[in-house]
Amino acid sequence: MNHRTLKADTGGTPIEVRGLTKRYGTRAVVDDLSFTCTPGTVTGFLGPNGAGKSTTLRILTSLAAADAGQALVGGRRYSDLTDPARTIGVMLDATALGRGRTGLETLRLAERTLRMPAGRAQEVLELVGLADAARKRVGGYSYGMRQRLGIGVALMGDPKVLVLDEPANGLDPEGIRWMRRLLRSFADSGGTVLLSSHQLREVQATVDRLVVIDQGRLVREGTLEELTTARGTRVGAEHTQTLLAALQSESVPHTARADGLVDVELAADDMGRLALREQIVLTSLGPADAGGLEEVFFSLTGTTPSDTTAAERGPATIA
Ligand SMILES: Nc1ncnc2c1ncn2[C@@H]1O[C@H](COP(=O)(O)OP(=O)(O)OP(=O)(O)O)[C@@H](O)[C@H]1O
Repeated sequence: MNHRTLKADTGGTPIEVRGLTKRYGTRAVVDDLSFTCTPGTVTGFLGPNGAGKSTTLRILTSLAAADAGQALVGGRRYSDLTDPARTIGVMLDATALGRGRTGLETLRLAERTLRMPAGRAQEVLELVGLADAARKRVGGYSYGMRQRLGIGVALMGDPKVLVLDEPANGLDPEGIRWMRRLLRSFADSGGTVLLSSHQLREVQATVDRLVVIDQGRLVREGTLEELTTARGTRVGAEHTQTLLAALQSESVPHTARADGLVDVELAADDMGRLALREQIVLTSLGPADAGGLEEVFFSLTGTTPSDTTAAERGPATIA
């Protein structure tokens, strides 16, 4: 089964963010941001701390107002949806769950508020793997258990779209595997998932697509494959200096590597033609590897996917 193939007739409920801008004072924390999340896919919304992810998700769920642009779910603003919780399940802050209630009580409350059939709370409790902790107070839950419960509340209305802010936060590796299976099956049945993270490692096994932002602006959007496939060619030449001089004089962007090879921003056939024209003997020619997602993340935002800020790390050195 190719779970990334959409059934053409399902329609589904996309998320569309168009020209979204949000200012606090004079500073734009979301700056003309546009991206789309397609039904049947899990999109990772990635960026360093303070990049504007939570603000975007708050606008998408009408908790904050945009200064310009739109964030739409199924073509409508959240506040215009007739039955929002049955359309879009949201988890913005799992720590906000009442600590005095048990897990089951929390879900029963959501069940009643959304007028879901009796039994839905128990069903969701099992779905999120908290059946054994049903009667334990949320205050006694681990952070990871609260994340599961928060995802449970988001799933209560059997929505078409899931929006989760940092859902992998606090989950152990088994928790992350569980979340991946859950979101995968949600997307496979035509659902749309947008989940934010500042930890690339947490989401790289879970998502199909990435929307990478930094300082409120879109840096890159695409499938994992597109973002991790190197753009360019890695070449070796009998006389590296001759190759470098030719690239220089043709103004072709390139990086000389420590191992003597050169990464060139040209497709392989164009690189071959250039070498032929300049009578350069190539000793190797192949795709430049992307160096893993982490390197891609770093090269895109100039920030390592940790809690360190861009200013502390300095600018990107990988173009
Ligand atoms: N109500 C507010 N008033 C002023 N500034 C705000 C407000 N809310 C957020 N900001 C600022 O907007 C910027 C973006 O914040 P946001 O929380 O959207 O980023 P984020 O990508 O979600 O980061 P994190 O991963 O740390 O949550 C930050 O610099 C933040 O300090």
